[in-house]
Amino acid sequence: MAIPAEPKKIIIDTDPGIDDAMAIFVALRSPEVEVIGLTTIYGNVYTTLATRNALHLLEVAGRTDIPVAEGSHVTITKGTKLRIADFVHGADGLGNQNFPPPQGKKIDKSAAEFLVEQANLYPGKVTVVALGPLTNIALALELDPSFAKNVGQVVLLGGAFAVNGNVNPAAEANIFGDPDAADIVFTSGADILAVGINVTHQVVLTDADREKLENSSGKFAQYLCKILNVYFAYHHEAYSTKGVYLHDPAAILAAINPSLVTYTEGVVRVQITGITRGLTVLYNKQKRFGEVTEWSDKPTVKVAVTVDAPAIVKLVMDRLMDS
Ligand SMILES: O=c1[nH]cnc2c1ncn2[C@@H]1O[C@H](CO)[C@@H](O)[C@H]1O
Repeated sequence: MAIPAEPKKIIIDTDPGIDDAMAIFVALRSPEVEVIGLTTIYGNVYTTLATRNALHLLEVAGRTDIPVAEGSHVTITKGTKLRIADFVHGADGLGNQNFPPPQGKKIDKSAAEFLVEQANLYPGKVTVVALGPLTNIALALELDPSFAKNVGQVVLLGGAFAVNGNVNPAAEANIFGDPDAADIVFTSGADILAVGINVTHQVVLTDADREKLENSSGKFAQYLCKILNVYFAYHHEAYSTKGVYLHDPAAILAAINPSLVTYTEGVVRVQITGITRGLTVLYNKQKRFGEVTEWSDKPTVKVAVTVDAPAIVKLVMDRLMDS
């Protein structure tokens, strides 16, 4: 991968989370990007714990220079009944390891304020990689409608395009977490690349890969092997794969090197009620409908359709082992 003269600035909106931890570490070992901040959100854990884990992970990485801005504790419609995936990541979000509390503190700004500030500071230059429900991104758009054009790109891990979801047959977890926010983001006009589980379910870290990580002396590889047990156990039980899905690392690498995925373009709307709440429906523009639909006159987004899974797994492994 050719390294650009000026690394791409990225902000990771995250709910750490075991695969989030992996993605953050991969980003910190990627010379193509400069991580200028982490913003936190509920999803794999509640927001307060996401902030604690984000600060902790930066301390593990020796990168306490990176600011952490705390995000929303409720959905965009002020919903407090959140669906938290602690059964995937452990009660602490990091494989039930009881890590000591971090020394560092979150900054005074909210996630949405930080996102708007940075997008205004570097117009068109900041990539936001959203690894959890999209509440903070929707709040940034509410706070400053010009955020849609000032942000460089939003690469989001979310959606199940033409495949079953992972919360239920209709919905993927991040979109299900705040479908109203997701619909705001998808129709905002920002440059969006959605990486859904139709793509990330092809990116599998096997038991053998994990053994290789274990046998390496990489600092991040060693740390992750400690926390990966819970994530592997969940996958062994819930799916019949011999390994774990690398959702968040795939999304981060799609942001780092867009040539690792191919995408199609169209209009995405999100179902916000009923039994298909959280369903993402892409209109591929192949038919010109005679009638006005809920997809008419909405901006298009990019939706990943294929992925170079072996290249992603190799990059994840190499960067974690070389740390
Ligand atoms: O079965 C699941 N239920 C809920 N969340 C999950 C599940 N599997 C993975 N994730 C989490 O949700 C995002 C991908 O949808 C990933 O961040 C992953 O950690």
